[in-house]
Amino acid sequence: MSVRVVARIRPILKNELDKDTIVSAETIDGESSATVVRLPSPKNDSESFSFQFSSVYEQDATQQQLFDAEISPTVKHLFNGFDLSIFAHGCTGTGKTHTMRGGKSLAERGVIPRLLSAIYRRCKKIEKDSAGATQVEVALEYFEIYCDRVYDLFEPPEKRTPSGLPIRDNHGKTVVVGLTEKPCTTLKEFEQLYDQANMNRSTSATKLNAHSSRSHAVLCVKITQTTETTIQISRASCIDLAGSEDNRRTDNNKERLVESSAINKSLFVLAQCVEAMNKRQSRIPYRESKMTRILSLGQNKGLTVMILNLAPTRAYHLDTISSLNFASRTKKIEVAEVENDPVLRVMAKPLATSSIGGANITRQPLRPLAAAHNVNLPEPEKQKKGEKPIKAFSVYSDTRKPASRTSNLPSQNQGVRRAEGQKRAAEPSSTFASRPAKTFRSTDSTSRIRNAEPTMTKASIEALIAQRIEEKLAEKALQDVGTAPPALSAELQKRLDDLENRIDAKEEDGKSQGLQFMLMAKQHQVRGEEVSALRMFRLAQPFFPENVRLEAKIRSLEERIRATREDVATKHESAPLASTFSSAPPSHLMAPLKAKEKVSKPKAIVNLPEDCQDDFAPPPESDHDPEPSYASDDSFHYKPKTARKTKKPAKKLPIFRDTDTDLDTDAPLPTAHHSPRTKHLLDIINSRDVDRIKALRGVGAKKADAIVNCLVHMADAEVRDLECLALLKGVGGKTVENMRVGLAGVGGGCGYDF
Ligand SMILES: Nc1ncnc2c1ncn2[C@@H]1O[C@H](COP(=O)(O)OP(=O)(O)OP(=O)(O)O)[C@@H](O)[C@H]1O
Repeated sequence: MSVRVVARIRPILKNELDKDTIVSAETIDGESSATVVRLPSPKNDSESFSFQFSSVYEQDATQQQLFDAEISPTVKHLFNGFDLSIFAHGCTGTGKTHTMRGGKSLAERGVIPRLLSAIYRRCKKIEKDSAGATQVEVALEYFEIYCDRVYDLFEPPEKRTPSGLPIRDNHGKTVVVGLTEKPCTTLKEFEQLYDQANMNRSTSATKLNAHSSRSHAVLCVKITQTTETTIQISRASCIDLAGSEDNRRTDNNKERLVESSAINKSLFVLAQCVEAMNKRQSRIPYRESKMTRILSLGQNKGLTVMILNLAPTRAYHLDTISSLNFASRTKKIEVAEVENDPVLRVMAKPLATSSIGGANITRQPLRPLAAAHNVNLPEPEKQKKGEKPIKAFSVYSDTRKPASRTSNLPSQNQGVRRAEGQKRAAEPSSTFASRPAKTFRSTDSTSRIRNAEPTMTKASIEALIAQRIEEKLAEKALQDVGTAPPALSAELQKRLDDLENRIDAKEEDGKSQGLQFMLMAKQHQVRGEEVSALRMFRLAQPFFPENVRLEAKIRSLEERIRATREDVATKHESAPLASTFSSAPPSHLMAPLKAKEKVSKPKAIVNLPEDCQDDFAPPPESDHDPEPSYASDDSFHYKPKTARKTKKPAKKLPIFRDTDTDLDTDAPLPTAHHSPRTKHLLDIINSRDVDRIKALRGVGAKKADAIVNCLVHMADAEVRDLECLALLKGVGGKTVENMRVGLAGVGGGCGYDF
C-alpha cells in the first residue's frame, strides 16, 4: 500500500489578515470532496501548479473532521495487529503541532489525543465483548530528536544525557535504547503524561512561529492484547516533524540557526530518502540523520498517513511548493502491510523491542509507485467560463483505480463532505477498510504510469539550493559556536561516540548487544545512577564472559553501592534483617543512593573527567585484562584511581544472599554455588515461560509478562543470580524472597534439596 498523503491548509492567522491567499483546494469531477491543491506559479500568476492527494482539507476543516475521515478508520486495523504511522509534515508555522497535538478545548484536540481516546474506547469494548478473556494494555514511549540527538520526553531535561539515547539496528528494526515505557491505562492518565512530556519538548519563539517546535517528536503507543494463549502487539507512531525553515525569513540567532540547520538537514535527508526510493536506488541514505534512521519508511510496515500542513499565504509560496513536491513523491512510496501476528505466550521472546517499525518484522524492500508528476500548466479556461473543462490541468491520482473509486460513490455522497461533517465514504473503503494482505504486494508499476515529467521546477530548485546554502552556513555556525546542547566534556563525548561507532560497526557481531549494555551502563554512570549502571554492566557480562576488567568494574560498583547502602542503613538505624535478603529491596535503595549522590557529585555531566575517572575506575593493577577485543576499547581506558578511597563497609549486609550456609559472602555467587532452590528459581525465570513464572508466589500475570519482556530485552543473556533478578523491572527484593519462599513448598515434590 502506498503512503496515504492528505493535505491540510491552515486558516489565515490574525497577523496575516492583510496577506494574499494563494493556496486553494479543488474538487475534481467524480470526487465528493477536494483532492487537489492549487497555487500559482511563483514566476507567473497566470500559470498554476496543482497537486493531487488522497484528500485535501480546507481552511475551515475542523480537527474532528480530519480525525474522523483519516485516522478513525485506522484504529480497528491497529487492533487487528497492524502498525500505524501518522506524520505531520510541512514548513514552520503551518499547523503541524496544531494538527497532531491541538489545543486544550475538546473541539481543538488534535489527532493524538483523539487517537488515544479512540484506542481506550476500543480497549474497553474488546474487554467487554470478550468478557475479560482478552486484556488490552496500552503503553507509551515519547521522544524527541533534537539537533540529531534522541531524548526521552518522559525524562525531565535535567536528567538527560547530553549525547542523547543511542539507537540501534536490531534485526532490521531501528530501536532507541533506554527509552522509558510508561504503561497508561486511562485517557486522563495519558493527558497528564502527555502534557507533562510536552513541557519537556524543545520549543522556541521564531519570527515565523511564536511556539516553534525545534525538534521532531515521536509518540509511540504500544497496544498489547493478551488472551490466555496469545500475545499480540501493535504500535501507533505519531510523528510531529519540526518544520523546515527558510532562514532568509526567520532572522534566527545563532542558537536557532544551529537548530534550524539540524532540522533542515534531517528533512533534506528525508527528502533524499524518498527520492532514492522513488528512483529505486539500491542505497537509501537513512543513516545520514537520526530522524530518517528512526523513521525509515522501509521499516514502517502497516498503515502510513502523512498529513501535509500548508500555509495559505504568499509569504510561504516557495516553501509550500517545496512541501507539495516532497509530499507528491512520498505518496508514491509503497509500504508493505505486515500484520504483527499473535505470538504464543510461551514464545514471547521475539516480542518486546521498542521500535517505530513495530515488533516482529523484518525489513522488506520498498517499491516506488509509478513515476507520475505534477506539471505546470496555464490557468484553465473553466474559471473564465464558469464551467468545468474535461481536464483543465494535469493532476495525477495516487489511487489505484480511479474509475472503480468513483463508481463506488453513491450519488447521495456527492455533497460537500466537510460542510456536513460526513465521513469520506470512498477512501476508507479503498484504503483501510478491507483487511490488507499480510505479505508485501508487488505492484505492476506500468499500470500506474500517468506521466513521466520531472517534478522539480526551476523555482523549487532555486529554493532547494538556497536552503542547502543556509544549511552549510548554519553548519559552519555550529562549528563556530560549539554545540547547542549542554556541554559535555570532549573526552567523554569522544568515548561515547567511539563506543557508538563500535556498536554500529559490530552490528552483525554477537557482541553488539553487550556493547549496547556497556554504553547504557556508562551513561547511567555518568549520571551518577550507580544501581542502574550496575544492572547494565551485569547485563553486558554474559557477552564478555572472560573479561576480568568488566568483572572488576562490577565488583567495585557493588562495593560502592553496598557501602552506600550501609551508610544509609546505619543512618536510619534499620532493623536487623529477618530474612536472607536485605530489608529494603533494590528499588527502595535507589532513593537514598540518589540523595547521597546529589550531595557528593551534583551534575556529573559537564566537567566530567574527575568524576568519570572515579566512576569508571579501573580494576586493580593485577587485574590486567587478557581479552583483546574488549580491552582494546579506548573508551575503557581510564586513569588509575589513586586519590579516591572507597569507604570500607564497617559491616557487610547480607544482600541477596543465595545460600543458606555461607552467610558472610555478599558477592554474587557463581551459578555453580547457588542453592538448589535458587537454581530452580533461576531456571524457571530463564525459561521465559510466562505460565511457569506466573505460577511463582507473588507473581501475577502482569508481573510475569513484565519479567518476560525484560528478559527479551536482554536477548540471550540469562539472569544469573538473585540480585540480577531483583533488578528486573517490576521485581525487587521482596518479590524475589516471595518466589523463593514459595518454592520451598514444592521443593519436596520436585526432588530438590532446599
Ligand atoms: N487548523 C488550524 N486552526 C487554527 N489555528 C491553526 C491551525 N493550524 C495552525 N494554527 C495556528 O498556527 C500557528 C502555527 O501552528 P503550529 O505551531 O502548529 O505550526 P507548526 O507547523 O507546528 O510550526 P513549527 O514547525 O514551527 O513547530 C499556531 O498559532 C496555531 O494555533
